[in-house]
Amino acid sequence: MAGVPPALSQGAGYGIVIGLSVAFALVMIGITWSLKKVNREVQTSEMFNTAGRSVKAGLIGSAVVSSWTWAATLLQSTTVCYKYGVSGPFWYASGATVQILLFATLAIEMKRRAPNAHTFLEVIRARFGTAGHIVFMVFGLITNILVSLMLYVGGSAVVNALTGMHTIAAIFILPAGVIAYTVVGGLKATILTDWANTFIMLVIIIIYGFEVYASNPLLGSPARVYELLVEAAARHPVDGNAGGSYLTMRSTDGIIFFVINIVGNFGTVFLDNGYWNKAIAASPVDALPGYILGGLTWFAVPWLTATAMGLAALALETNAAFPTFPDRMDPNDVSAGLVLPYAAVALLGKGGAVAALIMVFTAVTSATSSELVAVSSICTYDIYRTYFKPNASGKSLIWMSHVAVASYSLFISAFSIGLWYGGISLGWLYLFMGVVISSAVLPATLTMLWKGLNKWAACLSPILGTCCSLIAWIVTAHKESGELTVDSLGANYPMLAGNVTALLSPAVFIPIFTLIFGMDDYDWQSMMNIKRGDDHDVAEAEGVNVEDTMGGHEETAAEFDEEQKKLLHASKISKIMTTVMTIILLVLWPIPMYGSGYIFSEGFFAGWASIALAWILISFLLVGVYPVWEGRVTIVRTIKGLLGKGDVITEGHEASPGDITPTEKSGAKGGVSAL
Ligand SMILES: NC(N)=O
Repeated sequence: MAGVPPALSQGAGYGIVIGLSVAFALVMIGITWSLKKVNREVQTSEMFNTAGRSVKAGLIGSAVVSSWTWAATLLQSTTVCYKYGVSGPFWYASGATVQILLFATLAIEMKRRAPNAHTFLEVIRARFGTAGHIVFMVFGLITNILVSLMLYVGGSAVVNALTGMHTIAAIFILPAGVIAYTVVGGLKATILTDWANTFIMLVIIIIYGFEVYASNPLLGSPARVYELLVEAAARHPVDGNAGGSYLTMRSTDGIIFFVINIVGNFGTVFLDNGYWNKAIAASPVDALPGYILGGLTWFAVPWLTATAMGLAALALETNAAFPTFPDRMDPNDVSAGLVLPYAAVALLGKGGAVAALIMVFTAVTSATSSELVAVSSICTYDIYRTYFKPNASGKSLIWMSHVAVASYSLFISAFSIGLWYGGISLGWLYLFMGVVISSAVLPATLTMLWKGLNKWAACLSPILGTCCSLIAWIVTAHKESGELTVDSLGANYPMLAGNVTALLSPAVFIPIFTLIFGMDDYDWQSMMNIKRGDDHDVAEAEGVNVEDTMGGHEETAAEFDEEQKKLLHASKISKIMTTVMTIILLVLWPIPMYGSGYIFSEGFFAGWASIALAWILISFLLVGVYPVWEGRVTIVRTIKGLLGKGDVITEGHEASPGDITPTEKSGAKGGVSAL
């Protein structure tokens, strides 16, 4: 970053970041208040942490897209495009989409087997007791911490590069508004802002895509981008790529990144309580379509962003408009995630910088909000209620959730400052995450899917796996470069060794522990026995019956049986559908292109870019526009109620048809929001 002047002034930076934070916080607090006033949504502990278990597919889809779109999704994908060419964005996108798709299966199993759970850790405890609970809680919290650090570190680096705002100031200011609306609105506010963030972010990505491939005077067509990429490869051919070209899927470093990416992302989906939270928040029939929608639409986010902005940076580096002209980018700036903002400045000047700032802001805030609620529900239910106050009232559970949100954010800000001083960048953290956490993926998955998993295998294989992965990572770094530094530990081969060992070592430990201690024969009953929170005090204080609050309704036996039937059906569909999609994205589409070493022709490249553009437009319709249509009845009713033209919902009021999620009787009784 040394010597590169920021595109915007510090004043503009503070104005945009603080202005957006205040605007988001006020709007979300206002929406929470309106839903409470018009729809009688009482903020019980169940509502704060599960959104009443009634959210529909479109909104779950946009929540998945939004919380899975980290700063890294936009910045690191663009980095790997800049380094490895067209393969980088594809490997990033496919290597992080399949986990969301496969997670749909786990989400259904969780809803089927533990319908009243608030967190995945509660489920682990129900099956394996305190030891398992503590082991997976540590892995879960490390996952949340790593993801949050990437958000704060990546986001603040971009704000600093574009505006000159001090990185430490950015680390504290970026999450401030999120804390406010998350504390007030809980998981539902998170899911609603997820939609708003997704909408804004997709619009900006679409603008960038069309600038690069259709309208910008410096590029403006696939043919021009292609020509400049051929020239770039002639100036600096890519080591390990077919013909040294940026226009091929055959890339040695690209495929190493692909493997690291797959492993790390299994950890960050399967162990992040945030994704289990959304599964819990979904109404039973909406979890599967919500996750499939989220996964498939998200694919276009890193793919198109990086295919446009990473390639634009390579094409424009020799143009005086590029911020580092006449030099290439400094490798530290590349690792910090600055390729995208620099490309945005080259393409659109100050306007590009503002758009990049807003886009990164939306990615950071929505994913941060999801992390805050995830950690807050662990602190509230898994630590406070489990080990300190088993009979905690709804009011004290909410108080604990608020304390957890604020203190966790302060902790992450302090930790991010330490990383900034230590020279640890977003790119480094991204490659590293799987080394630490991914050994818990297989045991966590089998907890939901295999009754034979015994307590020893579940509790010890993650710990032993992480010991092995750390050793593999450190030993490989030392062997490769003869020293242990941030750079040597951050290189591709040590990260590859650490990640692969983490994911696969439990496949050795679990059979060993099964041989030693025998197969378990779990009956799934203890998961089913998990209870909802007691919100009588909060409901009474608001003058409503707890049965009429969202998530407060006790299911009848008939309702339960009906729901189980639907979930079993969804479970079968999910297993087949997600496996097929995974094979397409990881094998059938990319591997023949890798194996053949094909270098894209100009026509093929134009087709590739067009498919990416079409995909993002479809994503916009599905997760940007469709959730509004899906929630139209509630939106209209809320607006009418606020204008004094409609009914304020009262107890016993029957909601209109289509207003409620199909299996939530509480919705019909209480006339609750279907958003
Ligand atoms: N969420 C990711 N891996 O971008």
